[in-house]
Amino acid sequence: MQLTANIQNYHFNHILLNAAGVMCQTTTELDTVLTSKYTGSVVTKSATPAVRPGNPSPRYYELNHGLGTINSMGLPNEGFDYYMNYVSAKKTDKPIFFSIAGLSKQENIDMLHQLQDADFDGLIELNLSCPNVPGKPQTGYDFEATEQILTEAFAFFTKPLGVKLPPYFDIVHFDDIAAVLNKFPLAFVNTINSIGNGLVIDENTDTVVIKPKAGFGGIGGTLVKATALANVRALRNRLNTTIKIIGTGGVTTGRDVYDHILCGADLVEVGSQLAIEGINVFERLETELTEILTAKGYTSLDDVRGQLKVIS
Ligand SMILES: O=C(O)c1[nH]c(=O)[nH]c(=O)c1I
Repeated sequence: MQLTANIQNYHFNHILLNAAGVMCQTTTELDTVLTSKYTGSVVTKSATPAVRPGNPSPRYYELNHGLGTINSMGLPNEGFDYYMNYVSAKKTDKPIFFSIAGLSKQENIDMLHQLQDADFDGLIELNLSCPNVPGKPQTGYDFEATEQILTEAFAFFTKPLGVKLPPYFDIVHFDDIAAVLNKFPLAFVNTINSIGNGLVIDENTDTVVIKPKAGFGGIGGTLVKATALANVRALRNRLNTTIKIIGTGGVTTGRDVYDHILCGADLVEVGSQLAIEGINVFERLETELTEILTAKGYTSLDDVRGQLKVIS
């Protein structure tokens, strides 16, 4: 079974990897994902220039019955240099994604300059969608700000750059963000990030389940699958074919991976279910995906990618 994908001249022998933020904050976690037989890559926790402790706990919660997760981590990370050291020293034949999430346009531009000048040979994911830094908007919902930062970035940045987007919920917004992104030589678009600012209640105490922002946090897992598939499909149908798609959101079974591929995803990321189930989730998902492909008589993901049918 051919379960491979390409982004520019980076080849992936498996299409699964972690979603930024999950099992990727420390070198130990990064190595666990990177060395798995069932992943094609790893993405770092989104980095800021300085080390950040993030929001006060409790800041993460798993809903009952595997429905998903809510988090307001608040961008905790070991700092840009830590991840630069990791990717620079790493000996691997798998491509690596370096995620950045500066707290200002200038912080992002500064980190991109450092990445441009470094001997890091991998892909860079500009996170435009963190919903959990108090007072900071999700840049991806500001089309002018998104165009501005990409204009400034592509004035000097020549390495493979992609963006991590928040979910959109209006057809006009799919049109608007795609019109902005199609102006730039992006290597990929990763959609979706968590659905921002959801609210989960503990029924035993009538209390919110996370402390930051009075309980408001990003929603992930099964609950977001329909929105994730819609964003993958809508952007695949609108973006230049040179811009590849990483599908993220709602993946808990091999069928969910298959559905992301049907909608046009080239790679598929696992966040909440990786946090819930652990590293073995990748073997289970690949096994389940292979069973589905075999049952349908396919020998390659290329037979499936983007082939979602509509009712004519
Ligand atoms: O709270 C976080 O650290 C976080 N949480 C998310 O759900 N998405 C993000 O992009 C980030 I940067």
